[in-house]
Amino acid sequence: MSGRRGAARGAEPTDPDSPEEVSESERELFGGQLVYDTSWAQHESDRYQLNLRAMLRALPRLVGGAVGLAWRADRAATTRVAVAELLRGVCQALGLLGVNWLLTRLLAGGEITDRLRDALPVAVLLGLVAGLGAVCGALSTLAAGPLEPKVERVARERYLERAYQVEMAAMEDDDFHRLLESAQYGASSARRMIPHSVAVVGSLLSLVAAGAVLTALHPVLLPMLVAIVLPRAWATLSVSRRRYRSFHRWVQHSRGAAMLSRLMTDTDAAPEIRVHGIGPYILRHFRGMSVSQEAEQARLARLAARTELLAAVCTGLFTLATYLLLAGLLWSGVMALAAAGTAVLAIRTGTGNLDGLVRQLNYLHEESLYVGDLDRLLAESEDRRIPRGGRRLPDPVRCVEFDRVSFAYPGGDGEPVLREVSLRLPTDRGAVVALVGENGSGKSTLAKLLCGLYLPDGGTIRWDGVEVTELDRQEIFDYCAIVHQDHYRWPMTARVNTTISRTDRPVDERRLAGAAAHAGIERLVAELPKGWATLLSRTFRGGHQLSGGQWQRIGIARAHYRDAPLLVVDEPTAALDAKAEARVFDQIRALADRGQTIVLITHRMASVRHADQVHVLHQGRLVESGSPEELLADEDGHYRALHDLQAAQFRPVPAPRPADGGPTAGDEAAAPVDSGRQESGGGGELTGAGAG
Ligand SMILES: Nc1ncnc2c1ncn2[C@@H]1O[C@H](COP(=O)(O)OP(=O)(O)OP(=O)(O)O)[C@@H](O)[C@H]1O
Repeated sequence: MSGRRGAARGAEPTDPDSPEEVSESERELFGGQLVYDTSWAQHESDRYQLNLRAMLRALPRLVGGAVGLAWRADRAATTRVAVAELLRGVCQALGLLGVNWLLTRLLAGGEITDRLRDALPVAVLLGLVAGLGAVCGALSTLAAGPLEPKVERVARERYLERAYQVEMAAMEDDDFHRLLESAQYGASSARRMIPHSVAVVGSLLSLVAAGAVLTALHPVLLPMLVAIVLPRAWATLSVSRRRYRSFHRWVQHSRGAAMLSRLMTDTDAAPEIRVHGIGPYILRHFRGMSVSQEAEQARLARLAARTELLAAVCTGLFTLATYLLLAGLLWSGVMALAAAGTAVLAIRTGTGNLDGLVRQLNYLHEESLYVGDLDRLLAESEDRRIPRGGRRLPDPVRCVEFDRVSFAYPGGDGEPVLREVSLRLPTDRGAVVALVGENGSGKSTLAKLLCGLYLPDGGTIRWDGVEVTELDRQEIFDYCAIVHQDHYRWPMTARVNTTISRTDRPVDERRLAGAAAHAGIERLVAELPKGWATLLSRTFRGGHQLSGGQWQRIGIARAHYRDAPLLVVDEPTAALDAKAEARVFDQIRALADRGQTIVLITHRMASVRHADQVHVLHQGRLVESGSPEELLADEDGHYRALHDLQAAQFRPVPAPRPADGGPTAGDEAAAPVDSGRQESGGGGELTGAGAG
């Protein structure tokens, strides 16, 4: 239940030994048992089937996989590790054989001085071999040390590359996303596979040496060696299997507890925690959930102690039987004393190696499951990659046409979000094209399809007559810039936050200054503690926190810095004050007048008045298109209805009539509902337009 992979791992409770009850805190806070869907984790069943035979069968594949990864990361280091380990194994075998030879000499008949003289060169040779083995071990460690992080980096780079190269549709697909989550552990597992593989190979070589020596001494000794180790191997696997099941059974519970502890230190939650006195409540439940986990740990410890005790008894009995057998062989004269001494040494070495081998194999197997997830992701993402290459974008692009475009989000309920939408977006002359409609009507989705983030499920999108699927998607991305209400707040400097929209070339200071002027952030930047170099994140020391509106201006500057022919502005002013809002819309108009195409998504009907063309979406369908004046003229239209609704908010609020029926204050002066709108100048005009 360690947090090693806690974030994404989980499973249905499957351990028959494990108690099923849901903790009180889990029920109260999360509405029941926290369970993670593991349909994606195909290795779960593998893991539960884990047994010694299956593991040994998988050995070549596991070690081969690790060697393959290491080879890709650094061939020279991999070769060095392999050679050093091989030599170390040979040294161990020679060492055992040498001991046998030495003992035979020492225990042979004749003068002790003669025997010692005979044995001396062998002893020296043995020392040299042992020294060489130690040097090989050190060389292997030396080469494996830097190799491990390289393997992790190479694996993680492949993972990250795939993460940003796949279609948005893949990112939204639940199954793919879970695979993405699970595969993130593959890189660190790949790193850990290296020392485990080295240890497995080392143990195997030593084991072969010990086995060969034992078989040479007496054939019955080899099965005895295996019998000594088997109970311990069984115990290791049982304990590990139980731990693994418990980990999956409890992982969501652990995540829940970890989330509670994070909440207590969360800056956003801090005011409510204090004012509403939530601290003791969360702490109580954190304790409740932790206590349940402690009980589970105690249960596992009890079971492990029982299993290990049983295994120790069996091992003890088999060891006793082996030594009795050796004594019998000695007593009957079948085996010489020297050979018996070597056998004892070989048995001790062999049991140690076999024990280590089982443990390392167990680790290796577990890590390989996570590396398997990474392999599966790499294979799967190949089919879901944004295609590279394709036809070049026409130059200039005269228009983008949507022809009966339908679209449903892959992770959604299957209901189309856009239904047979047909519209034409001129891009050869500057224009402001507004998309309006109620919440959820599909405006942002349409804009995302326009930018090539998604492909339509039905119908076609054509850029100057060429279907989007035939075009080089990277060129479409290059053609677009987006200002979004919730644009990403990179935890980096103000400079990076503005220039990150054009990372394909070095920062252009003049362009940066222009973007700052456009978004009106020059003063803001000048007042930041380190100007453009100020870190905009409180996560790190010296970081600075901006307000929502200030962030929004940074987003506007970012889009301006990108300087793309097509600019999508999705609710750009939601967090801006009235003055800044009016400025943004003026600038949008100015950009269009200079030749840029602006797709404006907004609920502020006052700002739509300056658009050249308006498309009204309703429940995923395009219901009206035309100039603002044309649409306003249709008294039964959606646009007119939306417009009138907002206009009504700016009508004077009648003051309560005095009891004597005299004149009200409202008769003289209307009280505006939203003084901000009045300041922006939009309110009064909107009312007028609505009335007209
Ligand atoms: N990533 C997504 N996955 C699944 N469904 C989505 C996703 N994004 C949006 N939707 C759904 O698609 C529909 C249209 O959403 P969209 O964001 O395009 O609407 P909108 O007109 O821009 O709304 P708003 O004015 O509230 O921003 C909504 O029902 C929404 O729940």
